[in-house]
Amino acid sequence: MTASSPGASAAGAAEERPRPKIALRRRLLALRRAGVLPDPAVLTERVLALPEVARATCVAAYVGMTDEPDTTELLARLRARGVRVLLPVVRADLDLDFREFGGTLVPGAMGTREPPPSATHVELGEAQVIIVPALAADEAGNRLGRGGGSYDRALTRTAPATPVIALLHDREILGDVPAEAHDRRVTIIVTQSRTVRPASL
Ligand SMILES: Nc1nc2c(c(=O)[nH]1)N(C=O)[C@@H](CNc1ccc(C(=O)N[C@@H](CCC(=O)O)C(=O)O)cc1)CN2
Ligand SMILES: Nc1ncnc2c1ncn2[C@@H]1O[C@H](COP(=O)(O)OP(=O)(O)OP(=O)(O)O)[C@@H](O)[C@H]1O
Repeated sequence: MTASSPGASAAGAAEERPRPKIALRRRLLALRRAGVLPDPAVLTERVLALPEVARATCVAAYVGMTDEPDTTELLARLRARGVRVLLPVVRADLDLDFREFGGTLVPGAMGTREPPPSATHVELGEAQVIIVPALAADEAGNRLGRGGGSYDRALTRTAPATPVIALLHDREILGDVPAEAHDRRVTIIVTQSRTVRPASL
């Protein structure tokens, strides 16, 4: 069903239009569905070891879906440290609300899991670190999400200096991710083998 051309060049990657993102997303998702994901235990230790995370008392994160790294252990370890963990809920306008994770999750929209409506609503601006879902990122920190633009919208309500972390497979750090004006860059990329700080590259 999907025409694949794994040997194809990255032609068009420099174009600043959404279209190349769509093809890139399709290839990346196909690879995730076919292959292994990063080891969540290794990612968890790497994230917990980051000084930004060690200092934080409130962290926004997400519950990994089947084609994303499993964040269950990371969320539990943060909570065990006494950190407030905020998780996203998609709003009707595709923006995100955040609710405090109290240990209970319910099915959300589009295959996600989220805290129940009874959970405390917290502004994303309260989070000192934001762990965002991503399909890929490049060495400048340009991030590719699933395409709803939800995180791009929500991140506009945070201080520009707030660290934004993406959890990726090594092969998902690309030479170039098509960037648009609304895209907020990630400041830290954690993979199974390394921690990359795009701003310092
Ligand atoms: N784990 C996780 N939570 C998240 C996001 C995310 O990317 N990952 N989001 C980031 O904004 C928001 C949800 N946005 C989403 C956007 C698209 C799809 C999606 O396309 N999912 C499936 C279809 C599953 C279904 O319809 O049941 C797919 O990839 O094919 C999922 C979530 C908030 N929570
Ligand atoms: N701040 C914003 N306000 C309104 N629309 C926005 C905003 N940011 C992005 N969008 C829109 O969202 C759509 C998807 O954007 P994009 O392809 O960058 O998503 P993404 O970063 O991959 O996804 P996500 O942020 O959900 O992980 C685009 O049509 C874009 O115009």
